[in-house]
Amino acid sequence: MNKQLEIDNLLQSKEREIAELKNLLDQKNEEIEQLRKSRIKYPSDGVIESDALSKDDIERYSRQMIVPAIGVDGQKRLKKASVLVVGCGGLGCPAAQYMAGCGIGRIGLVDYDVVERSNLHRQLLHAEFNLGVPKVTSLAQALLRLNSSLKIDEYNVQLSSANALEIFAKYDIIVDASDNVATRYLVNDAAVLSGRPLVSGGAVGCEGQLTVYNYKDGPCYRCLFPEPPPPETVSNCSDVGVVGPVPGCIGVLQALQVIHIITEKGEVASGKLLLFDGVSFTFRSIRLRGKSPTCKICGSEPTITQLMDYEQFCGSPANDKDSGLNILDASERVSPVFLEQAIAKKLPLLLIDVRSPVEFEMCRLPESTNIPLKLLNKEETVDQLKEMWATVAGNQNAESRVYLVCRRGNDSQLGVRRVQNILKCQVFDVKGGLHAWSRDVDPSFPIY
Ligand SMILES: Nc1ncnc2c1ncn2[C@@H]1O[C@H](COP(=O)(O)OP(=O)(O)OP(=O)(O)O)[C@@H](O)[C@H]1O
Ligand SMILES: [Zn+2]
Repeated sequence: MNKQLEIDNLLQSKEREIAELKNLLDQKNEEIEQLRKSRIKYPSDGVIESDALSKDDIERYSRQMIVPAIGVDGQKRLKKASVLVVGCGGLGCPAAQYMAGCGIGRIGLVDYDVVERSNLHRQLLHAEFNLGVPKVTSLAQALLRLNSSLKIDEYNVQLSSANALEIFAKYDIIVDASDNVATRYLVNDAAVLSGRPLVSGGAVGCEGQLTVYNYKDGPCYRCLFPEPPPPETVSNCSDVGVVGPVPGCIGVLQALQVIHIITEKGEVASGKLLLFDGVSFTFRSIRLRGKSPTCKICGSEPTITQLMDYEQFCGSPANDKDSGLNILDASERVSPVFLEQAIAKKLPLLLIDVRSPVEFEMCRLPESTNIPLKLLNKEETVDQLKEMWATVAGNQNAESRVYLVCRRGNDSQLGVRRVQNILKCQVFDVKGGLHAWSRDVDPSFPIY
């Protein structure tokens, strides 16, 4: 009997525990939903009431309405239109600025990032006082300063397979102003599945390009690039750099393509690729292959009918910040603070900075020597490395170490394996690279 009572009591207490946990779960789900909503500001609930032009509209848009390529009908169409901009950076800022200027009624902005100082040379609608502020907020404020009659929706989220179709459904046209391959495939597939034309731009270094996908019978991104490129062949702004006016120019042209799609008066760059070379100062337009009948998403027998895991498909992350590389054992990695102490104690060490020479020239740790990752395997570098190591380890000091550093701690990990093979000694990666050094050791060291 006592045993039965014990079991009943235990059962009751477990049931109470389960009920409490269920409550907690509901509470947490509610919090998550609130958080999600607070990151999405959608003021216009999808409706632009009327396309009638007000006195303000006529005064504001008179100069462009006079042009036959727009006209009064075109202006009314712009007012009724809605466009989503994915990415509020080098392309997204100028594209959104000119779309707001010309009176596109509703503009949605997607970006998960905050404004950084290294953005300001080209993302000109973000200001110094916006540093650390979500890009969507900063850009929305700038657009409303220019044109307060517009509806601007803010999505301070990463565009992903979980949210893309829901967001795309609210807009007529999509502008791809993102900077990574995984997002490009995601945006393409979501545009095809939701039947939206996609105005796609890109800019790296001094070169820019622009085309329109999924417009009428034109090709989509997958028709032209069925398979993603190998991740190591892809260059991006944060590694290769970019000259501000180049994305500025492409972003503005993206806005003009949006206008043409809406007004149906100007030429739409579907099946054509516009190439701009800012060094030779030339524009070229090349004809692209047409829509592919065997395209997996827009062909006659599509096999892709829903969004997928794009990071896995492309083998690279949906941002260009961090490759998330973690290929070394914990015992092969040291913190910047550890390195600082080793330097302060004057322990024998060889500190190799594996960034490019121009980055090394911009800023460096005084104790470091530059051997770019690309050169580490070259024969002449092997000898140079051995010589340098001999001067450090010549006295056979058991404390001698090699440390590798780069900007964020990805390339340095790749370098560790190579140097281990060459020198057969203790080689370490400085975790998080010079960014972490600036954060944890010396805030005066530039972050770029
Ligand atoms: N999946 C995504 N969801 C939301 N925003 C994205 C996604 N992928 C890229 N972006 C945004 O697209 C923008 C692209 O801007 P840009 O090419 O100028 O690069 P950046 O990341 O601002 O600068 P840098 O590469 O120099 O650090 C960035 O603001 C980035 O946060
Ligand atoms: Zn296709």
